[in-house]
Amino acid sequence: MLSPLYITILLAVIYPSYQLYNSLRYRLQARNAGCSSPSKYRHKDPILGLDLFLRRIESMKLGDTLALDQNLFDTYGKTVQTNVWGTKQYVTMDAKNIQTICATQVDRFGSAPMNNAPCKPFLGDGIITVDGAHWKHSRNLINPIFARAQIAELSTFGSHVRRMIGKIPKDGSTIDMQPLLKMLFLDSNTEFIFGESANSLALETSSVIARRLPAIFDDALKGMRKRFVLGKLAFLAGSDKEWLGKCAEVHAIIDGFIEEEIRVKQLAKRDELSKKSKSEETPYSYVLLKELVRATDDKIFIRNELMNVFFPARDTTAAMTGNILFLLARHPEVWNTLRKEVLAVGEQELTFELLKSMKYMNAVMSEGKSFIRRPLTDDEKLRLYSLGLRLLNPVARSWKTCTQTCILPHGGGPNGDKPILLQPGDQVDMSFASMHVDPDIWVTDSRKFKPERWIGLKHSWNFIPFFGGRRTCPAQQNVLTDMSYVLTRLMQEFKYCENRDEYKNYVEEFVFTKESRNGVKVAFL
Ligand code: HEM
Repeated sequence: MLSPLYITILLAVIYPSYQLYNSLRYRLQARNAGCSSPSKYRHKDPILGLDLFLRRIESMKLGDTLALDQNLFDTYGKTVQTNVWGTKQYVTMDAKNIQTICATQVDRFGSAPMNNAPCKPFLGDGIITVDGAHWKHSRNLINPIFARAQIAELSTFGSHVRRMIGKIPKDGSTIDMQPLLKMLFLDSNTEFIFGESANSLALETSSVIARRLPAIFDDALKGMRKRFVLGKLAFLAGSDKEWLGKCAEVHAIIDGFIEEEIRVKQLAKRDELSKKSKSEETPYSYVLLKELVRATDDKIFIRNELMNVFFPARDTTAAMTGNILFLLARHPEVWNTLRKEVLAVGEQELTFELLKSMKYMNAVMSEGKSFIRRPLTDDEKLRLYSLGLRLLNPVARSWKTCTQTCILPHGGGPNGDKPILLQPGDQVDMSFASMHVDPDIWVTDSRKFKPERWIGLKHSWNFIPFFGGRRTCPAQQNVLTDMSYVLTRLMQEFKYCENRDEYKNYVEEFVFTKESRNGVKVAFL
């Protein structure tokens, strides 16, 4: 039997030799491919990179994760090599590198290596946690449902918005819009995804199960987040038993919805349909659950997809709409300009087509494609949306893992202008938040509201709040339509939106998405 001392000595020799061998082999391959290494983060803990991990946790506590990224990029350049739990991770804000990962070399990167292990017990194998053929199958099923839903569902969404507006004080007293917006989007998303609204804005308790779901879901989500953040040290998150119990509770509720929908489908087949399913009772014409049950009888597959859509839907749109209101309340001149255009619509019904046809609203929604080369008119300041998505996007970054040897075009060598060789297993951490305030792209005052900055700027890959390439958010159009609907209705109803928050600056709160730690305290007059 080997003594502990002997094992320690052996490890002390083997580990550095193994590292040295890998490093020499990598350097040789990189040189042969004409690549250079990027700047390396100077870790105090070169084995697990614990020091940088602790800095990241600290920046989250302070509510300013961008500051840490900025510090990294200012010190090391736009792409920096770091160590995350013993794995090489390239943190980048370089638009060309991001484009390579999302589009040109997309087949060489995957989401599953990082997402699947920590998320599978809760989310299962679905669109977010898988790659390859399985992902393609999920995406092909889901894409058309989102496309149809965005056109069909505004009148139903309108009834949720009406309820929300009914809860806003009309006497100018202060209200925190963040929780109200969360209720709004919870109600509409649960209706679209499960066919049963949580009805959190309604007085009546119409669905106990749907009402319970968000709270248990959030509990289980916390466990998943801990495991995701801890990576290889996920065992530190504590007993899996309690977490798995919560996951099972969520699954049981969703399985109930699925069973009911399948039963109705079978009855319909036998022409014995006496009762409508819950999803058919909702006014939504396209319910994700119903469409999935139509496509397959595989209950686990259906549950996984529902979980994988409810997870990104949970709070993102509410956080984003809240962030835009946060800015509007601090920029009354922009509120006024935006309202002028909204009022010009008159009494017309707010259809998808109308919202799309509104000149400035349309300019806002096609953001990322259009490109203005003349001074902006006042109305073009409506591009505030892009400010919201640029500065306060709830999804600030994305991680992927390299699955096949690949070359990133920038970031290597002392000037950062040489390509970098990536090997299978290397991770990339793309900071959109930093790219979206990069002074090289947005010029001076890149963190300030300054619509004139759009003059002469080409920003296709410089501005990707919904990601880019084939894994772009499938809900992008739905989200933009819903947000413009909510803002239009608020502007039709109220003349002013006044900031009532003693804190002027935005402090982030990160769960999986970024929202305002101090809420969105305003008064509508
Ligand atoms: C303002 C709101 C939203 C923003 C900014 C946003 C942004 C994003 C981003 C950046 C990604 C790529 C993530 C990655 O690969 O790392 C993504 C993916 C995704 N989003 Fe959204 N999202 C929003 C709302 C929603 C909503 C409401 C839903 C569902 C109803 C949704 C469903 C999805 C799904 C299913 C994916 C995975 C796509 C795939 O991997 O193929 N998102 N979103």
